[in-house]
Amino acid sequence: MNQSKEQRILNYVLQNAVRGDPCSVIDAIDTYCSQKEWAMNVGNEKGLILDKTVEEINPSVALELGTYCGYSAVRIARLLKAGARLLTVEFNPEFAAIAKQMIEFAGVQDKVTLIEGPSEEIIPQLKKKYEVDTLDFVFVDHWKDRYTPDTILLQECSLLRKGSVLLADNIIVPGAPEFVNYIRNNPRFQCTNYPSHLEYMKVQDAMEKAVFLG
Ligand SMILES: O=C(NC/C=C/[C@H]1OC[C@H](O)[C@@H]1O)c1cc([N+](=O)[O-])cc(O)c1O
Ligand SMILES: [Mg+2]
Repeated sequence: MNQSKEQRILNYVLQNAVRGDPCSVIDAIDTYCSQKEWAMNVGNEKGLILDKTVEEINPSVALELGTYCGYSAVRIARLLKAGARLLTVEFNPEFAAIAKQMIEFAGVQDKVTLIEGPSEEIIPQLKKKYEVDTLDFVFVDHWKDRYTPDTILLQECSLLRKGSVLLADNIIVPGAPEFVNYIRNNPRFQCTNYPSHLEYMKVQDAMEKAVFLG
């Protein structure tokens, strides 16, 4: 059976990046996806916004919704301090299998817990099953129609505390208009928009940062 695009991306990383070097993994994925096959990694331009946000917060516990191939999981994990951890949720088993190998090759597996399943099932398990108290940072990059319900679910599960930061990808393309409306009109969040471009394309996109006010 012929390979998936995600398997081809992983193969390219295994052949062109350096085991244990997260930056080389990030660069290899960006090289492949800008030169050979487009893929929905957050990419290097929006990736820099992600980096700055993570460095500013310096989270002890971070959550990612939508692992895909593990590009942003590696990006986030490489910046985490000793003892800090990232939980990343992926619904698609094929993508999860690729991401697991990507995370291990990058050498950040000790900081990352990859959880396979639907976010609406995983989020309510985070406190008891994954020993989370509250989340310092959440990168929202999964199905765009899940941004709002999962943000509500995070609040209902008391996973956000005063100062918790959400960063959402794809505010323009593919777009998350319902989420933008929800979060910008919600007095419990302080929002900031970061204009950027769709990964590997000359197309406008943006990220939205939302700080939970408690
Ligand atoms: O659908 C997108 N993301 C949804 C990802 C969904 C992932 O989480 C659940 C699903 O199994 C998949 O692995 C997306 C789409 C585009 N796009 O340009 O089409 C660009 C992006 O940055 C995106 O995150
Ligand atoms: Mg995205």
